[in-house]
Amino acid sequence: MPEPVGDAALRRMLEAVAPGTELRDGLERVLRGRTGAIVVLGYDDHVEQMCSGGFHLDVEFSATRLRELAKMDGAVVVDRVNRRIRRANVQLLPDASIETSESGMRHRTAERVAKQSGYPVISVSQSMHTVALYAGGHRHVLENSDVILSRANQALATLERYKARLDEVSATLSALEIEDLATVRDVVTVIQRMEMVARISAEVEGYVLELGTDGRLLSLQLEELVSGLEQDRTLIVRDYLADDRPDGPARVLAALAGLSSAELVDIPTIARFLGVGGLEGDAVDASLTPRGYRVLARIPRLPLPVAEAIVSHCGTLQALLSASAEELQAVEWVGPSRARAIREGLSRLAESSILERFS
Ligand SMILES: Nc1ncnc2c1ncn2[C@@H]1O[C@H](COP(=O)(O)OP(=O)(O)OP(=O)(O)O)[C@@H](O)[C@H]1O
Repeated sequence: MPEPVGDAALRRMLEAVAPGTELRDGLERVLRGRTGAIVVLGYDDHVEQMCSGGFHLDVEFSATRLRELAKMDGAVVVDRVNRRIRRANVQLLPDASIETSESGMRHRTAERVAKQSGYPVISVSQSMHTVALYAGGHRHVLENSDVILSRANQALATLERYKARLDEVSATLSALEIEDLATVRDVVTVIQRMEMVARISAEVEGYVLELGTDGRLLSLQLEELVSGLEQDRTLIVRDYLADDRPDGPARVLAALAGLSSAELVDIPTIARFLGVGGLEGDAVDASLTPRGYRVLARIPRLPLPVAEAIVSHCGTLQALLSASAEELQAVEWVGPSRARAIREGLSRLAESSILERFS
């Protein structure tokens, strides 16, 4: 398994060397030419001090130039911001006391230079025919697109299954909300499922990044599966979080992201994040009443500020469901036609939710 592509520095780097980029093309050429290389992706005084011998140059970066320069011994130094090659054929002399887990000289040097300079460094191994990336304290071995794609497709299939299950529990919760029968367990189940889908989707996103132009189809499939998920996650928290402070959803979502897989399946843990289910969060069958954000989001052409004004006027979904079109007009930005549209929308949702539940 590759390490999860969570760290921002590594993510940026994977993007920079993804298939379809000039840098990746250059590295592929070095591999095909059966030579090796060290490429430092950053140039400043600090890097200059680590260089010995070789020569200075100042030419635009290109895949073919990288290939030519890599034929010589030593490292190539690239100013990545300005896309210029600045040094070639240099001996790098990083601090030998910096720890490295690598064995060969080339890789030991690459890891040390990355740690000491803070710039990403790439090493292409001549004997092992591999490309390793050192960035932000990480080491990542680049793999070819077929290998990544087959792993990504497995993750995508898992994502599809989890998303289908999320849709089911979500629809059940909507129907229960309309009948005022939702419990802590029902709400937390949806939140757990959303978090699981978000985690698998982040994994697939990492593959998309790494695949560059080879990942376009995967990216479309991912987008179709999880579009709207982030908004849905925020809305469900806003519906149920005991205190309705504006930073509440972000706090809860961050706390969820910090849970291990074992902790994530524990209902009371998540109930406590929401401040529901009693002090211990273990009153899992206690009933809960939503504010109505999720339901309002399903009404077409209703901007969020209007939904917020409606929620602060009505207080709960039940009050909203029983409000007449005239009562809704007491809310700022809600005129007669919008009030009618909301009323009709709510009735339609109520009918379809109940029909779905009993069909
Ligand atoms: N400090 C360094 N600075 C620049 N280049 C280096 C340095 N150390 C090694 N190299 C480059 O790596 C090449 C191979 O070195 P060595 O065989 O010791 O490393 P290696 O890790 O076994 O490499 P490979 O995996 O490619 O076989 C050297 O010929 C040189 O071009």
